[in-house]
Amino acid sequence: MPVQTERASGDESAGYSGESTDYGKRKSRVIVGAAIIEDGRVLGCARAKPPEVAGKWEFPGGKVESGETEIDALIRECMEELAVRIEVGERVGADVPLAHGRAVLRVYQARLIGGDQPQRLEHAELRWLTAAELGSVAWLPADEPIVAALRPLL
Ligand SMILES: Nc1nc2c([nH]c(=O)n2[C@H]2C[C@H](O)[C@@H](COP(=O)(O)OP(=O)(O)OP(=O)(O)O)O2)c(=O)[nH]1
Repeated sequence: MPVQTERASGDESAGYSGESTDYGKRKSRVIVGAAIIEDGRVLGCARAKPPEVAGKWEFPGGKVESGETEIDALIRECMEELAVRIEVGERVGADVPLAHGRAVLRVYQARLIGGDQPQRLEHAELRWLTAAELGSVAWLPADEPIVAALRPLL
């Protein structure tokens, strides 16, 4: 019941393990994001859904699924969302707690490989942002400290 209730509320980051629906045993999940950097710019992505966060900017990524490494998840999500292959590098900033501590946002640097260019398959908008432009879009709240840590890397 709690799973249904929270999902119905639109709290997508609630983050259940998928291995257990036992409310008392839920674990904190990791949501990975890719800060894809090219020529001193990072790829920002505006969410298309759900309505509560549509138009807010994020890094491509999503939940790490059962049996997947974080790098596997980043590669899978970037292919699903942008149709690009990436190479994953160092972490950017520290974990940012989401949704009452049941999930954290963890962002890694990444770069495009194989000449792939991002396609807007799931987002409302994609934009390459310079350090000076990072503040020109409305990031999801959890992304703010990541964006601050990213600025000197661009
Ligand atoms: N991908 C991503 N999600 C973020 C960021 N910042 C942030 O608060 N989130 C939140 C929004 C969502 O509640 C959650 C990730 O949801 P998602 O919809 O991208 O993940 P997913 O693809 O695995 O989800 P699903 O639709 O398959 O259930 O994390 C970010 O920079 N990137």
